[in-house]
Amino acid sequence: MTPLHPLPPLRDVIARHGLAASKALGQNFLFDGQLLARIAAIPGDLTEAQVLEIGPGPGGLTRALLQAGARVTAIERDRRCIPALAELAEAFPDRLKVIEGDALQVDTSTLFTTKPHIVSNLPYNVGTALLVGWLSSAWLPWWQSCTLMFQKEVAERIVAMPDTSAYGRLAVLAQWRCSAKIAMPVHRSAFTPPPKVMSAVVHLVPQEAPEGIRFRTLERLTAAAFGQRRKMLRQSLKAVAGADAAMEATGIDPTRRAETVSVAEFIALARALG
Ligand SMILES: C[S@@+](CC[C@H](N)C(=O)[O-])C[C@H]1O[C@@H](n2cnc3c(N)ncnc32)[C@H](O)[C@@H]1O
Repeated sequence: MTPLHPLPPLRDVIARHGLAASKALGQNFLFDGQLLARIAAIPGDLTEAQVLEIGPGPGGLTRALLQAGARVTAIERDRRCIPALAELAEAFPDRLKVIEGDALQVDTSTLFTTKPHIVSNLPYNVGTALLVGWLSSAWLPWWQSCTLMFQKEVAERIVAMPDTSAYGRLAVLAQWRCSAKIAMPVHRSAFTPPPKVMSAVVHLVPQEAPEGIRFRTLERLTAAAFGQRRKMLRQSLKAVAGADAAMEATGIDPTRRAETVSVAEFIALARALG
């Protein structure tokens, strides 16, 4: 979709609205239109799709999403950004709704009439908490997909495979009912100001939940197992009632360590625990 009038360069928007980047709010802005368009393309065709964006800031990714044809609802905590976003809303009439507030406090699940794609260059300080919240909701969830920027180490923890140092609770939580992949590495120099660390965009698509498992059981299991990840399962799962019998029933050797147990095996264990 094309805007009603040509959009000013993002650097001009930032200068005009005095949007000096705030470290406390995790502000590292993206200006490269081609990069932003590539991120907006990750969820697939967004024509008339509803999109939730957290932290639009001066609106770089928001522009790309609107240009891809999406209807965007954006939540921004920094009041200074609201007038800049209002200008963008004027350029795309009835396509952009901005909510001023803390995304951790807003019940985003109630904002949409059809399942939205979540697309966001997340503030690093709240990114994992937001993702865990979205993954912990009733299943199938209220969202269609998540396309999220994380610092590279966190992205690697989300998509990690067993027998790697990155593999842990976050990998199991993300992968037991989502497909998760790194869609794009992003160099630190792409941001203004550049953060100390590299980044990556993760793409998550929900799948049917495996039957017979409660989220809480899996949570308890992975918390115990990875809480003492260097220990053998028979030791780390001592506090989980029924764990010995569950390991025996599923043929999982109790001398193994949590980091060797695949997502499918955690699912089997949780199912055996009932
Ligand atoms: C990494 S910047 C991304 C800005 C813009 N989307 C871009 O790609 O250039 C993160 C944005 O999230 C906002 N933010 C930080 N904490 C937030 C929160 N709890 N709720 C909503 N927005 C938040 C910041 O003000 C900032 O605009």
